[in-house]
Amino acid sequence: MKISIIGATGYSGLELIRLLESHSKVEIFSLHSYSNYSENVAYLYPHLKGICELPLEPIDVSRICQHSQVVFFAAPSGIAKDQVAPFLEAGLTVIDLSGDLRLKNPDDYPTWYHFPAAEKGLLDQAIYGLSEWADVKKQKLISNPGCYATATLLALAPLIIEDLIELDSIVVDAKSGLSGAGKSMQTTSMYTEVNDNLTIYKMNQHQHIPEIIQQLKKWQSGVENIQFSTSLIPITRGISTTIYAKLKSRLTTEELNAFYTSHYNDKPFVRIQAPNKLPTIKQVVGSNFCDIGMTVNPTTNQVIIVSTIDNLVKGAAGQAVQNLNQSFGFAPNDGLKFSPIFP
Ligand SMILES: NC(=O)C1=CN([C@@H]2O[C@H](COP(=O)(O)OP(=O)(O)OC[C@H]3O[C@@H](n4cnc5c(N)ncnc54)[C@H](OP(=O)(O)O)[C@@H]3O)[C@@H](O)[C@H]2O)C=CC1
Ligand SMILES: CC(=O)N[C@@H](CCC(=O)OP(=O)(O)O)C(=O)O
Repeated sequence: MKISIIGATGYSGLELIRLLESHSKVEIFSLHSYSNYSENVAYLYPHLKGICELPLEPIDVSRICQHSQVVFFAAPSGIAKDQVAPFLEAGLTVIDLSGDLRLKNPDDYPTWYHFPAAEKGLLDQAIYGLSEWADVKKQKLISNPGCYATATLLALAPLIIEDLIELDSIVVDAKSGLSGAGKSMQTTSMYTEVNDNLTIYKMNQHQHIPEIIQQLKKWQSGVENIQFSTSLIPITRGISTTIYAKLKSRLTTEELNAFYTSHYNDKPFVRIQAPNKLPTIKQVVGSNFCDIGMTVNPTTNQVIIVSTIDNLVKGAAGQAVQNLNQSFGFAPNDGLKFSPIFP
């Protein structure tokens, strides 16, 4: 099956190339940049030499539609919403990695993304592809979740579905490496600003907050809000979320762990750690795993859940490939057999 990638020169687009080059059912037909058409991708990114040396092309909708069955959008938020329609009309499957199609309520876009929403019909059609909890089989328009949202939702799902916590007590403290901000130049991403530092940003204003609440409400309609903070830490890849919540009734760490194991034992990309063993970022980097660990503090009756992912894999390109596999009925791990890189 032939596919095209729009935004192929960004961090998530490059990760799509890496994963899809090892996919048994996929051939990359074309790679699209916004500003650089003169080189092949391996000239610009020499790590791809001998692996993928396709030219970078401007977006030519009719050529893509003629040859490809699937188009991945890995462009900044605000682009896909105005560009996906002709691909859908031509019968292609679209998998969008941006935030453009994640929220169902159009009014949320000016507030959280600072641009107008996509056309309502597109928002209605888009399936939110949190792979472990979504059914994207044969779906034509898949909206890939945000990286922080993925780590947070996978960690919260059993607590919410089993109704184990006070719904107004959820506090999420998430930290991300720098590749989460993409490749574009910003003062806040400079070595001098990030090295030896931890910077809390977008407090109470992060664009993944409404996306997380929207999904939590599907599991328990009583969820109104969460306390959510994001920090930048001086690593290249990875997200770690620490989640605190008040248990409704007494539960041991072992009992809680059993809930998590039962929810995820048929979901191979989520690895539940042994009770009281909290995952590190390094144990998932380079892979599509989301590792989840937990502990209960009996003195406060608080539960503490920690989840870690590679933001570019499970948080972006890897989950997009998981959704492709689900949508087309391919083996769930095709293109995703990479072990974490350790140490
Ligand atoms: N980085 C991450 O960890 C995650 C990112 N995402 C989402 O994935 C998407 C890509 O992110 P990321 O890889 O970090 O971004 P980058 O900034 O690294 O790359 C952006 C890519 O989009 C292209 N591009 C820029 N402007 C346009 C435009 N107007 N039209 C078409 N293409 C354009 C760029 O092309 P060129 O520079 O060649 O002109 C480049 O290939 C974003 O929507 C982001 O929110 C989602 C989850 C995690
Ligand atoms: C470290 C860092 O800056 N991370 C980005 C995550 C970008 C992303 O994946 O968000 P969307 O897909 O919703 O645009 C941020 O916090 O905005």
